[in-house]
Amino acid sequence: QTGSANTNPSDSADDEYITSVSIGTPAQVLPLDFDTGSSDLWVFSSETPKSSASGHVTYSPSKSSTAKKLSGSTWSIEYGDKSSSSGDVYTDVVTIGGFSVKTQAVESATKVSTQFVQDTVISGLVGLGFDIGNQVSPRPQKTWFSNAASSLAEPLFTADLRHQETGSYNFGFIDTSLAKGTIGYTPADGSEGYWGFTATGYSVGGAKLNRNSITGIADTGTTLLLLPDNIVDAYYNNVESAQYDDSQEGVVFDCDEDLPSFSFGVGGQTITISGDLLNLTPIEEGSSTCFGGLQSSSDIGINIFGDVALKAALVVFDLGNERLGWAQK
Ligand SMILES: NCc1ccc(-c2ccco2)nc1
Repeated sequence: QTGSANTNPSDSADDEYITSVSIGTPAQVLPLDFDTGSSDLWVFSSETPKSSASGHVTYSPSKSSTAKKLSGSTWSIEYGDKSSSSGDVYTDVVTIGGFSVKTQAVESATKVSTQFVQDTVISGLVGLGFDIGNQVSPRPQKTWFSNAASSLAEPLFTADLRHQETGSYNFGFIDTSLAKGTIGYTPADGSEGYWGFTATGYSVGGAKLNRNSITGIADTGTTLLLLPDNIVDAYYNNVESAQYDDSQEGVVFDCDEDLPSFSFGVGGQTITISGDLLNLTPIEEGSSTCFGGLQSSSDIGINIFGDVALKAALVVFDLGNERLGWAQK
């Protein structure tokens, strides 16, 4: 068995990617953010305060004949961007891309932080990280993918995120036609709940790859490519108008400046992110100053290969072999 779901950028800056997920009987379809950087499936629901839920599609367990309360279970989560949510837990049927998990833990939000309240295009997250990262107490629950893995043709999924285009999450199979290059594999470390890996080096503007290894995570739920200061500086030293903008909390530059590409080595392959993909968006509607897709990871303590990097590749999240595959797109 397999599954295949389309995913779409939420806005003109590719801030996040929205995938439709069907929950309950009859189906309640919610727009969710698939996040390989976390391990909880949570949703805005009939239990979310009305003022917070305004504008969001919500899940109502009371309207699903297959919903069951997981009595005594609660959850609470805080993300790297300081957003947070918490609540209680139901089990219900959850279908993604045509593949159904009958008894999936669906974490219902009774509290959501302002960032989520304001982001009305998503109704929650689908964690695609490792089960060890699940935040349900007293008994942690499995992710949708973990529940599905043993029934899928292969225990893996792929992410094909695109700039201002429809992409896909495929479960149980690899559509190699989505990639231009060969898929290079490297070991994945799931011990922290993330899809951790080590890139073998980097280069700016098509120069030869240096051999500085970079340990980080492949995170579909983070917009940016977040790397150490020395790499960020090496890149923006090639961007004449680049400067750090305190109010934006990041490097900005003239929108009309041509940006160099950025490459990193992984699994024996070189993944090159085009300059265009590294110019994320004007800092404000109509501004001629743009915000960089590559920013510093130095104050978060972990390197994150977020959507800016993932957009350049077909990425294979191979649970069965505990490895990550990367192919140039
Ligand atoms: N990396 C996980 C994640 C995903 C989305 C969000 C978010 C906050 C407000 C809107 O969206 N926060 C964290």
